[in-house]
Amino acid sequence: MSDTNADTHAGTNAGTDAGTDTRQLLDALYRDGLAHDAAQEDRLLRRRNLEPEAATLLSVVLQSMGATSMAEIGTSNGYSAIWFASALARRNGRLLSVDVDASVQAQARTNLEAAGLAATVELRTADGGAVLAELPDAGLDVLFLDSERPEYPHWWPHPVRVLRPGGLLAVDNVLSHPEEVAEFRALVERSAELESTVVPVGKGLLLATRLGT
Ligand SMILES: C[S@@+](CC[C@H](N)C(=O)[O-])C[C@H]1O[C@@H](n2cnc3c(N)ncnc32)[C@H](O)[C@@H]1O
Repeated sequence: MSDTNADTHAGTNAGTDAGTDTRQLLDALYRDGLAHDAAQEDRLLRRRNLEPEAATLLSVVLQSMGATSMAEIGTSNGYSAIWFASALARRNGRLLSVDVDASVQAQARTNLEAAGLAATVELRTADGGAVLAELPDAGLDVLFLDSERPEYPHWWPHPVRVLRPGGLLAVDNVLSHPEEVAEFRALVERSAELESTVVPVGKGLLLATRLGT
């Protein structure tokens, strides 16, 4: 990991022992994930964890907006869930993290327990689109999409419907896999309910806020 990342981590850490422990766990998980993925030929069996720079940005935004209610689609081994839960826990918030794969969610549970954040996260083994379709209107501060990208357009309009006005939709990999997210990006950009931008951090984060009050 670069010096820049180490500095960024220290800068968001507020100097608590618990925060330092969490950051050390995250750094170790990230390094382990890179090594695991480099040795795994099957893309679907890789962890494909969010880049620390993108996770840091989202952690700052979550805390800045006072988020307490968040869902992520695509848990993997819980790396991004630990980042988000750590930010949400500061306001007694909750994360719903959804993955179709029960085995990766078992790893996530172990990692969340190691971080002391298991109580902040509901892990649900299910299809992300099915879960989004059943969530109530306007109940989320933040929705993070990090699963199989070509599925996202089929989930429309739920990624917008579930957000409160002023809520945030974040989508990873929009610069690393532009063709796979093109249809979803077009939906976002055409929506009169959203204002969006793409941030060149990590693999490219699409950020969109739901307009209205
Ligand atoms: C890129 S990884 C998630 C990485 C994780 N957010 C992190 O940063 O640690 C993608 C995950 O999406 C899951 N997935 C694929 N299709 C899905 C679907 N339809 N609903 C929920 N999860 C899905 C995969 O099992 C995989 O664990």
